[in-house]
Amino acid sequence: MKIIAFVGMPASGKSEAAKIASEMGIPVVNMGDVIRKEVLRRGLEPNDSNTGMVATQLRKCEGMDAVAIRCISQIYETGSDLIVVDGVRGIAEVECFRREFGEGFILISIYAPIEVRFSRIKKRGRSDDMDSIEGLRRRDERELGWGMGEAIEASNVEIENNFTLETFRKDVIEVLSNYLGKSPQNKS
Ligand SMILES: Nc1ncnc2c1ncn2[C@@H]1O[C@H](COP(=O)(O)OP(=O)(O)OP(=O)(O)O)[C@@H](O)[C@H]1O
Repeated sequence: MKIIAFVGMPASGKSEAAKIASEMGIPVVNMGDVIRKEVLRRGLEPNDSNTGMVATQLRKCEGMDAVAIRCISQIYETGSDLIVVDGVRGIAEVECFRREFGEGFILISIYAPIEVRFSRIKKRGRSDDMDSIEGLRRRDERELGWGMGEAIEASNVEIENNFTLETFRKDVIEVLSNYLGKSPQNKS
């Protein structure tokens, strides 16, 4: 079993990478969805402050790997030999997945500078997006406080997303194909 996870700062391109994986036929488990689901279950609006608050609470009550632990059952439920996990936020989550899947866990970091990420956010218009570069900087700091920097450092591969979407798509397909090729086929 191979688990490929994407890690990176907000709006670095993790969802795009996951979308490309999905188009390649690889099932995707989204860690952000786990938090958004919990926000909705609590009857809250899924905005930036509520997702941040719920994510912080989950980690405080259940540990820094609370979201990763909730993802593991979803990963097994896919019944697939190769799965993509979108949204690893911290080193505790990386350690959790490495404990569970050992060498089968592959971490890919996606990098784009803050100015590039902010200009993409302005175009994206998601309900939990911030509307100033200071807001993005605060969010970056919140993510870094959860051990995101260490998670990025622990990655096996880095993909730069500082160019066009077509270039990024080509790079993601190249890296994923590499692991698809190495993935044991028809494993029972
Ligand atoms: N190379 C690119 N060129 C142009 N737009 C891009 C590129 N990569 C990503 N985008 C766009 O930038 C926005 C942010 O990317 P995406 O949502 O994939 O980031 P993310 O890392 O998943 O963000 P978050 O951590 O906030 O969930 C999206 O609207 C996406 O379509």
